Amino acid sequence: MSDLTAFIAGLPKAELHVHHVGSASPRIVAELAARHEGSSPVPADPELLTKYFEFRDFAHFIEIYLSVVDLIRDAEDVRLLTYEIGRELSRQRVRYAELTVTPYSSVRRGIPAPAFCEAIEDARTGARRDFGIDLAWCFDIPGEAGLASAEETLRIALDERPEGLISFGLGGPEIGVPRPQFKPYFDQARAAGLHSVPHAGETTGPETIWDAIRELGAERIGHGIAAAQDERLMAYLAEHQIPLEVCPTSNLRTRAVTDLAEHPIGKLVAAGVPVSVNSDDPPMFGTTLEQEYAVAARLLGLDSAGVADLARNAVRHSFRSADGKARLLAEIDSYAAGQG
Ligand SMILES: O=c1[nH]cnc2c1ncn2[C@@H]1O[C@H](CO)[C@@H](O)[C@H]1O
Repeated sequence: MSDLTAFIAGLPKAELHVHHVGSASPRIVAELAARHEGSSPVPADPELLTKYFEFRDFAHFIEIYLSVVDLIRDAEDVRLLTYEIGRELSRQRVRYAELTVTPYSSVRRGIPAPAFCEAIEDARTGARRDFGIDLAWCFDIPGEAGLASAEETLRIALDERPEGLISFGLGGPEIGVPRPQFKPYFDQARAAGLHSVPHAGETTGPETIWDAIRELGAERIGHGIAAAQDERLMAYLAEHQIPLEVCPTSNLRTRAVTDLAEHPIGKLVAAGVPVSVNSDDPPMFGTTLEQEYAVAARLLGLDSAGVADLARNAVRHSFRSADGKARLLAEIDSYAAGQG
């Protein structure tokens, strides 16, 4: 292990962009597949699963993603998945994670919304107790499912209002799914006190990010790497301190970028755009948050002090309470000082 790898492994971290089902590790998938044996195309064997997670393009990724979603069939699956994600994140010294959860997919599959929310809340409590990690929820609209899914996601968010819910998002494909149509749902979610965190500029250009800001009131942008194509937008993000949740390996694996060396994170940082580094769907992309920090360190030429700053960015950009932020920042400071 290099010094920097060891430093990253021990560094207390916050994760701001990680999808719920997309975090199902081979171990969790095998457990879920075993619970519903013989009725899913998702292989339980880790080697076959690695092959299954090779994506031709973004559309293929979404197709595979939804086949894993289909493994989540009852409230106990939801609880197990969520609790185990807490365990695996805490092993990487993640202290706080905002998990993007798509209740619409599970409710449509027959899990009642109250049971779904109870299951994630039960896992949140258990993960805090057993692993010392704080989880929070971003409920996202699966864009490909259209306005009906927006309506339903909003209804679940407002009617159930689980304690860990802090933000409202929009995921899935961007091509053919214009952001402005979701404005009324974001307006209502924001009026109810939820933060606005749509995906934008992952698979389409800067205009989608402008739409997310102007129409959806985005306070942070999921991915947002297309901002690098627009100087005015980068200046705007810097001036208004609208952070991007950057997930480098995800962009490579869905073929949003052809080569990590061409990833725009360096250009964004140089323009003063606030960024954090995140893992998106780590097992599906063959990565971990620790590896994403290592990739970012390489692309940005960071030493351990620079990596600690990246971890501080994630805390500062998070929607955690001021108290919780201060505690985690202090933990990072004391870790960095002890290693220095
Ligand atoms: O990188 C990503 N971009 C967009 N959506 C994603 C990504 N990873 C997982 N999802 C998930 O895809 C589902 C279908 O819309 C949603 O559940 C969304 O959260």
